[in-house]
Amino acid sequence: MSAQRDMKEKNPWHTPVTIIFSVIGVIAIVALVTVAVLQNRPLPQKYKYGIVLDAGSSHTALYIYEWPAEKDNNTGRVEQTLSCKVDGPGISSYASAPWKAGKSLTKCLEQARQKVPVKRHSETPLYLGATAGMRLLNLEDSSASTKVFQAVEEALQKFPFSFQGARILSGQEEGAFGWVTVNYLDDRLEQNLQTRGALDLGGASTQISFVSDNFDGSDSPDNAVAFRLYGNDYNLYTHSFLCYGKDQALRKTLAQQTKSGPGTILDPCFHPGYTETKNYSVLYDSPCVSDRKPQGAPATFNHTGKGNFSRCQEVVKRIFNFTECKYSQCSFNEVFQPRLQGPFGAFSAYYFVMNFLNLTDTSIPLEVVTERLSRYCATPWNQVKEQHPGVKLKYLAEYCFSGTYIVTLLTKGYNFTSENYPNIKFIKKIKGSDAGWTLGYMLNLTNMIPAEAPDSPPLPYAGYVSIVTVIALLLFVLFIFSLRPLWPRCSKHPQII
Ligand SMILES: Nc1nc2c(ncn2[C@@H]2O[C@H](COP(=O)(O)OP(=O)(O)OP(=O)(O)O)[C@@H](O)[C@H]2O)c(=O)[nH]1
Ligand SMILES: [Ca+2]
Repeated sequence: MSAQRDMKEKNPWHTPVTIIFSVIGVIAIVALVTVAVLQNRPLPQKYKYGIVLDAGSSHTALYIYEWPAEKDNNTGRVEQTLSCKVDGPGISSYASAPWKAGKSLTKCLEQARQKVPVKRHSETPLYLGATAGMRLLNLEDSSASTKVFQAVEEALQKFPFSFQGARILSGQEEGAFGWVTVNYLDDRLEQNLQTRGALDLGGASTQISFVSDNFDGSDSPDNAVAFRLYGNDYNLYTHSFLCYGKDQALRKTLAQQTKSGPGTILDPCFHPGYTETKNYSVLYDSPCVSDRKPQGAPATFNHTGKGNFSRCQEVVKRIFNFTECKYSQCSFNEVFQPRLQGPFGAFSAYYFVMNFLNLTDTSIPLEVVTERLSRYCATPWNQVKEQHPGVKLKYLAEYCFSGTYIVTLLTKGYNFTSENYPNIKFIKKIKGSDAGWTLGYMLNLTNMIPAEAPDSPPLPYAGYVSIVTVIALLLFVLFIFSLRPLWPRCSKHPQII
């Protein structure tokens, strides 16, 4: 017993100096690791915001985007946090009462005022971009278009955001920014992955944009948009077909059938049993068809459905010109188009229509798509209405035409075949943000996509913390070993002094 007590008394670990050193050592290491972790811990997120109004031909929508305040430059970080559909038609429909165009926007802007924190209001950029509806109004009556913009600007300036202007986007911009949106949200740009082409079907125009190896812009400079994003160069092919959005295409198809101004048209693109009296002046009230207005036609015509897909496709085909092409290859209307390449994302009306028809799954062969469309178009109008009681009648009446138009545009217009049709994905949103030109437009105007790849820290955060912890532990072990001379000399058989 006394021997054991002796050993205890002589144990140098129990001397005050070593105890103090050890405690200080442990505290220092804990402090080192804590400071390293705290200093580099991601801070509680603060967000910045941007607002874009998409003033389309059929309606206006407001989108709010948010991104972490500290890191503007990272891809995939800007997200849509609110979308608001403006009540009523597109701003171009207010040509005769422009103030109403401004007023129509206020409800969604009020929502934006609530959504964006007050202290961020004045620094939040607000953009309005108008597309094909205003392009057409501008062609038809440029002073009316100016007045609509004045009214809209006045309304937007009343809100506390940083208003950056309202303007008409060119067709190239609309196509190219749709492509940027899709590829940004898919993280394909920063990671330099194969890009996805963008197919946008609006009410008054439609866009196709993609990167193709055999396109450098020299064949057709008007269709070329060059981007340098994250250190990579892209030669984008893009084309916007004015008057080939689904509403204007429907007018063109009806105009094909009313050339002689008949009192009744038997339309294969509408369901059997559908019949409506329509005004010639309303049908031809668009620069897309106004020059074709039949002379001496009655005021109205009887629009009667016949429900026949293949005959509908024949009429739809007639709104395209496939005969002339001065380039190596064309889509239609003498427009150059390089060879289709890569996957495609098809959004807006492509999605609305194909989703309604249960045809968004592109593994369904094209032949089956046409079979199903044939069956759908042949369904009597009364039965269609019964099967879809909640659907707006205007939309419901047009799905047969719209589905036929989409299939015809894709296959006869853009030359998709049974082989590459499955490369198309019908999409509405990507990771919570709507597919469309607005996000790409904002990213471009706020310089949020850098031309060069941003420098990233050599180690990710988790790796950094692990390395600091391992080094600290090593230092601790070394420290303990440095105290070795003070260690008790233990042997298997302690000698009794
Ligand atoms: N079925 C259906 N159609 C819709 C819906 N929303 C819009 N549409 C129609 O789809 C077409 C395209 O809509 P958008 O993409 O909003 O077109 P837009 O932006 O107004 O027109 P552009 O200026 O040509 O781009 C129009 O004919 C709309 O009336 C919807 O929820 N369901
Ligand atoms: Ca649109």
